[in-house]
Amino acid sequence: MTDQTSELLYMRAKLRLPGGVNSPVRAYQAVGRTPRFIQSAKGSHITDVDGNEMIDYVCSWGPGILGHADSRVIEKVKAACEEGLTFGAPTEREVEMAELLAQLVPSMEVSRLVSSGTEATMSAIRVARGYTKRDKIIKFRGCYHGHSDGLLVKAGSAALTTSVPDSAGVPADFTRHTLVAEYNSPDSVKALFEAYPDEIAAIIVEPVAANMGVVPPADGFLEFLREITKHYGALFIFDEVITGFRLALGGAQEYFHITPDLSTFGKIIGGGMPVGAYGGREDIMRMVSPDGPVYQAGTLSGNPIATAAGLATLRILEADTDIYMRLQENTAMLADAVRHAAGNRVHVNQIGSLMSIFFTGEDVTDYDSATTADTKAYADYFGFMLDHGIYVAPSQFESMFVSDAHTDADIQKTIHVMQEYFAE
Ligand SMILES: Cc1ncc(COP(=O)(O)O)c(C=O)c1O
Ligand SMILES: N[C@H](C=O)CCC(=O)O
Repeated sequence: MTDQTSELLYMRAKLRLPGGVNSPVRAYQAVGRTPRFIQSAKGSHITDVDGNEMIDYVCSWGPGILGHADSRVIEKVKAACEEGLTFGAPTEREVEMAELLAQLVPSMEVSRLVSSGTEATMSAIRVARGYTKRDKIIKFRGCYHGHSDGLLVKAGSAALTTSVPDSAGVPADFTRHTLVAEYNSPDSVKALFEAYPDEIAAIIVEPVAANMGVVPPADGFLEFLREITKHYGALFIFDEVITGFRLALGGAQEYFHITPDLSTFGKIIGGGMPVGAYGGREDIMRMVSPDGPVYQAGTLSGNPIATAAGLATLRILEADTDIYMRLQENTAMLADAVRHAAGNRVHVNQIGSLMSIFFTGEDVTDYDSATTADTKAYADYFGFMLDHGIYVAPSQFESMFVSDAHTDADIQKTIHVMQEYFAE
């Protein structure tokens, strides 16, 4: 396997792009390898510019639940392109998307489409503040909600491996109202509400944390958050940018039977195109301009090509009643195989089609235990997998994503390579 063309491109890229990339995690800094520049992808396989074909478990960080370039989605995108790329005016597909979201995720009574997960979470927070007339929010250490100033505090994802959980360039005043609690620790949340009983507008949470590696919620944790927000008159925001349409058709809220006040979506709802959405209870969402005083706008919001890809994807998921069972079974097979092969050298967290192999002997239930993982050991594992044609996340603190395009043969090959690695 050569990566000569990737290396040359990386050298060129570094001259004109920070770190040679347009999103930090792609630079492979956490695993000390040259990033693969991608030529194409189809189904479960991704091919780099040197012609290396790999089984892909990054799936563009989540959107690719059907695998790459699903022909049913591509067909709709092609037809939409013929009609025009953007109009800056409303289209029927935006209405269909909002209707479908409300049908599949009943808490999404009214929604607004945006162009990224970052915009969705930033806007949901603004609405929560406008509605409650309070300024403070609670987020959890190690959870990532995109890169808006107020949420880039103790953040996960690449902010964890590049040592910038609190980014430079964000004035302290901008994050003054962001309170940080510990994921899976009700006490840490209780203490903040006791300190600021009338000042907290909302809690925002990844219902399954997936940006410090995958950390599922402890029994009763999400229920506790639902109760305490109600008690103190704060809103509860589910950031479903990763979990939405991945854990279940109705997202994490269906999976865990919790009804948040507001939710944010991205990734899968764009079917591979740039989309985000935020929405929730009608009385709250009517605060959004032009119905109400909370301003939020976007030139490309609800883009006709992105909504075509998103609608096609959601309709396929809606029609395929067994898909979430298949995803769970295949991912559990991978998780069990690793547990068996690696024993207590690793801790594997898996829920639905999300999975992380933590290189630690500890149970991983929160930020502190996640960060006991040996990132050098992960880098070694990553390199072995890459060299054997398996493309996993180039960071210990990202999820592995399984798609419906992964075949039995893909899963068996992956298990075989994992077993080989852990046998060494
Ligand atoms: C849970 C979560 N929220 C928000 C975001 C931000 O989404 P985007 O990268 O599309 O801005 C991400 C991923 O980046 C995410 O994983
Ligand atoms: N963890 C991030 C999103 O979920 C990874 C994507 C990125 O930041 O490029």
